Amino acid sequence: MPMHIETLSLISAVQSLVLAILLWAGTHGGPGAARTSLKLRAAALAVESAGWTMLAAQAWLHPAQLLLGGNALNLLAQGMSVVALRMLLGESLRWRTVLAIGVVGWLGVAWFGVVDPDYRVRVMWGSAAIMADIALRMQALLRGGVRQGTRARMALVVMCAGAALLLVWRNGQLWFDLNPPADIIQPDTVNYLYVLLSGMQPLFLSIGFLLLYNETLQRELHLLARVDTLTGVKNRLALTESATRMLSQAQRAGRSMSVLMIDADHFKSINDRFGHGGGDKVLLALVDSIRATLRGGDVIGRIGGEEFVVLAPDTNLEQALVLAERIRGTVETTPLLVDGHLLQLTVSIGAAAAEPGVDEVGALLQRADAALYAAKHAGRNRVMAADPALVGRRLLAGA
Ligand SMILES: Nc1nc2c(ncn2[C@@H]2O[C@H](COP(=O)(O)OP(=O)(O)OP(=O)(O)O)[C@@H](O)[C@H]2O)c(=O)[nH]1
Repeated sequence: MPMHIETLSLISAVQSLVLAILLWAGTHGGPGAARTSLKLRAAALAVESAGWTMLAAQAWLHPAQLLLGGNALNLLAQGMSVVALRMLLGESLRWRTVLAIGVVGWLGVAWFGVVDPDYRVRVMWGSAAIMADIALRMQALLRGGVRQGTRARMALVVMCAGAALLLVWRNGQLWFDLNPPADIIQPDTVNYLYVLLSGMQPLFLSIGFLLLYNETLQRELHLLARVDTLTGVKNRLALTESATRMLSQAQRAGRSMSVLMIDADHFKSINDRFGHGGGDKVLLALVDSIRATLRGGDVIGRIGGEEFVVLAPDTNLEQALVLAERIRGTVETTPLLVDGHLLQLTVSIGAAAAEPGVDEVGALLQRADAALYAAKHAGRNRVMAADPALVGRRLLAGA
């Protein structure tokens, strides 16, 4: 099949440049690190495009210029792509490793290209540097194990493996073919195929990168939709999901679980006195106090203005009442400093335990809410239980 290295290179140069522009244009919105990674990937494509342009313009360049400049651009683009991918995956960037790979790779290529020319060793040296970059990508992609990999991650793993195989194939051809090409610009089937296939890589890798970017945005969105923006704890949606999961686990295992509904007392007067900003600070301090009393598996969420819920797995009503009392006591004895004024906050808490095989989340939360209402009605700063046998039992009321 008749082909020209220059034509193939020119197509790759244009393709990489167009991809770079498209990716750059797509960097609006999205969380900071993901957006930066996309910009870096776009910049890497622009550098890669410049490398292909040099190969396409070989007729106008001195061979040493092509060799040193082309390889510098290629290694730089590879390194930038590695950092961009690792950034998107939230892995350590390994800037120094990537830089070292690029410098050592380029020095070797320069040595075996200009000082002591040996084409096969030069190609092997450059390929080893690119292999090291591929290994850094693979390591980031496979972090957490194959089973936890998303589809986009797996697609990129396959593409990286393909790129590695292409390098192995090219080096194999150079070392074991009886009549290997003596340079990349020489018209030869190995060169044609290598330039053709490696010219397609930016397209495939960019598609994989965009799929991963999309997955990252979706994950961020999923998390954002489940976090209370003021306090950082779970919001109502996330709390309901956690409660549903926890309850079904408890029912499967025949274990108990409890819910505490916690409401700050007279919060309106705090807002009236310190303004909404001061009230917000009090809510943050309240979350800290509640958190400080919880165990590892307990979950806290905010379901309303000054209303919080704690989900306690493996906890029966008696234990839930002890936990609730601990929270009430901690809040009461932790003075808060708001705008230079010391403030004593109290909370009322309603506790309910799941009845194995009977309860569903809505009913459980309703019972805890009714107990909270009873605690408010009884004078605030106290804990009340929802269980009929225990309703009215007041534990160590601090009021
Ligand atoms: N600072 C702040 N205030 C909020 C927020 N959400 C709701 N609030 C306020 O919380 C107050 C709740 O008032 P109420 O429902 O009357 O309850 P309370 O004053 O705590 O009285 P009791 O619950 O009966 O003890 C209102 O003033 C709301 O404006 C918020 O995100 N930040």
